[in-house]
Amino acid sequence: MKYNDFTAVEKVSFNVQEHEFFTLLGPSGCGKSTTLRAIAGLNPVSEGQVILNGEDITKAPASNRHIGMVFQNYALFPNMTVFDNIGYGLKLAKQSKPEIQQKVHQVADLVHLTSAELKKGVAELSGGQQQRVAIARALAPQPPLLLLDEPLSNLDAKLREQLRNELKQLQRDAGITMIYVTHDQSEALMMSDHVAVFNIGHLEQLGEPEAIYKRPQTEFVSQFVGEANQIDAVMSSEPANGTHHYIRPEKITITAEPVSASAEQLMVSGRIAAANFLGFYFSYTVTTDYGPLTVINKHSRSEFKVGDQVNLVLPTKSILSYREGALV
Ligand SMILES: Nc1ncnc2c1ncn2[C@@H]1O[C@H](COP(=O)(O)OP(=O)(O)OP(=O)(O)O)[C@@H](O)[C@H]1O
Repeated sequence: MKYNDFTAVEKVSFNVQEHEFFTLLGPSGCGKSTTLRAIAGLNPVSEGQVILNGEDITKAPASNRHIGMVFQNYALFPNMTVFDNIGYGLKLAKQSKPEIQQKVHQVADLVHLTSAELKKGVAELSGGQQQRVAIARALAPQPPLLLLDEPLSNLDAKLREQLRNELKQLQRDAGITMIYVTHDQSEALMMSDHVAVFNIGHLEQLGEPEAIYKRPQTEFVSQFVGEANQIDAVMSSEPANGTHHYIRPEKITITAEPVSASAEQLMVSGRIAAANFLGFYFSYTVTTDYGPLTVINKHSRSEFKVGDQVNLVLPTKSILSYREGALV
């Protein structure tokens, strides 16, 4: 997919199953929105096809695709009531008044909007309520597919979490097929059946959230999804030969006791440089001879304070190694 001469997305291919929650995840500018807009028919596809339920819709105008879309900025009609916003597509499709009444109330229920809220102007609603209206409006015509482009990113953290759960619940209960765009890896891992990780216009890895996190197939994915300590220096005193090694912070054990490492372990000693309380776990930054390492410890009380001498145990089976970017 191109913008003039610039190729924004190249050789990307994926299948989305009916009733699944499918996420396009990647950093800003990697081509997620371009791909989503191509599915919706809002961007042309220079090469390749878009197939919906076995039908090639690559050349079909957006209005004929019957695909629902929810944007980051909601794109609601500010001068209309909530009811009229939600019923807009139904009215355009010339559905009868009783039919519109029934469908608007049905989707309003799904997204937890009350009858009182349906009578309000959209400007009178909070950000979270407006986003519910945008989702209800997209759902009202019962599209076979709903596309969502960073729909929660304008909301505060608490509301975002609440709406994440509601959206996931809605998708499961109503069996809606959703393609969701986000740059937030925890959102992607939590909500999705499958995740497609994008990087600069191409697909790095496609898989179930657990596989993406536990077995990142590329160096990019290992760093973009979750945290990873680069431990090249721990692994070898030789100059790097293009192979890079990583370990997740939660795989490292931290102790003040002396440790004798087994053949399946590496031992590194260091000093606590920072101890951050993160709600239900602690994240420590440990200064070592090989550079700083981040360690996560799931204790609710800090066992260590800044300056403490500690020993770190790294199980070798948890080390992820990449040569020229690919898992070895
Ligand atoms: N209308 C446009 N004209 C020209 N280039 C564009 C246009 N829209 C996007 N691009 C370029 O295409 C590439 C992919 O953009 P896209 O919006 O798809 O990325 P994204 O992954 O959705 O990013 P973000 O999370 O920031 O929205 C970027 O390099 C961007 O600069």
